[in-house]
Amino acid sequence: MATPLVALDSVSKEFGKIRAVDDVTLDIREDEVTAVIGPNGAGKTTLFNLITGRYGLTDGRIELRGNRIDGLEPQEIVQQGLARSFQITNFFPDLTALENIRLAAQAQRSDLSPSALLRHHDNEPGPRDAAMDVLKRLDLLDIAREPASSLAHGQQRHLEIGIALACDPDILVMDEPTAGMSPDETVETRELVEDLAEDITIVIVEHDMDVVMRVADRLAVMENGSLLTAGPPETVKKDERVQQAYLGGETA
Ligand SMILES: Nc1ncnc2c1ncn2[C@@H]1O[C@H](COP(=O)(O)OP(=O)(O)OP(=O)(O)O)[C@@H](O)[C@H]1O
Repeated sequence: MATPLVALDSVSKEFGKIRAVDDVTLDIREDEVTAVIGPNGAGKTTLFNLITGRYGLTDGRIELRGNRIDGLEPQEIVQQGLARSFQITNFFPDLTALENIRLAAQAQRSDLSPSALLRHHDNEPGPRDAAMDVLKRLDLLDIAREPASSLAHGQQRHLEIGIALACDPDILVMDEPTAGMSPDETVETRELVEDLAEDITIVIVEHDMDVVMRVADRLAVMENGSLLTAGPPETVKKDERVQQAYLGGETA
């Protein structure tokens, strides 16, 4: 079988006495959408934070294209090609949508000093063109010059996805991209994920089961920190343990 893009091998994370992630072994395959699901407190967000480098592992290892990434700083992991978009707002509210994405694109360039990053480079074509391409893909071109703080919630969440895309990632890891969205915004976000999945490997932590079932090629089901099962949605849906643990109950 082909080498997975990301391989989690016996990954665990303890917070004091709580084992939030317990011995999870999971392959993320290239060009697929893998959705991590499970009841509240199952360990999904902790797993997201382990993959993206926010938390160090208690045990195990994580590899990206065969190279170990656990122990790296989050920004170093981004530079290896794994970008993340958060549940929380993660942009500069006073800067425009274009400036936010341009800064992220510029930050990818190791030849720019921090002070150069903070200067305005509106005439510098590379990052500006890259940022405009991202805004176009997100259908946000018409608000390119609006301050991020003035955008609707759904647009702000898409802007965050844009900031992650500006890093030109091979893999995008998203934590609840539809959280707090209206039904219309949820549909737009689902369509955006489907569009992005055409050329980016995606890992999505998501509560909305309608979104999950439509976008995912594979489901990874967590319960009490452990991986209950992983596989194609149709197979996982029929798994009795999954029905008991999650799908039979409230869809959180
Ligand atoms: N920083 C932390 N310190 C201590 N305990 C934590 C921390 N983060 C998570 N936990 C605990 O780890 C367990 C897993 O939490 P986590 O947030 O990963 O679950 P989740 O599946 O993402 O839940 P939800 O669907 O509610 O977001 C919970 O018992 C939680 O209280």
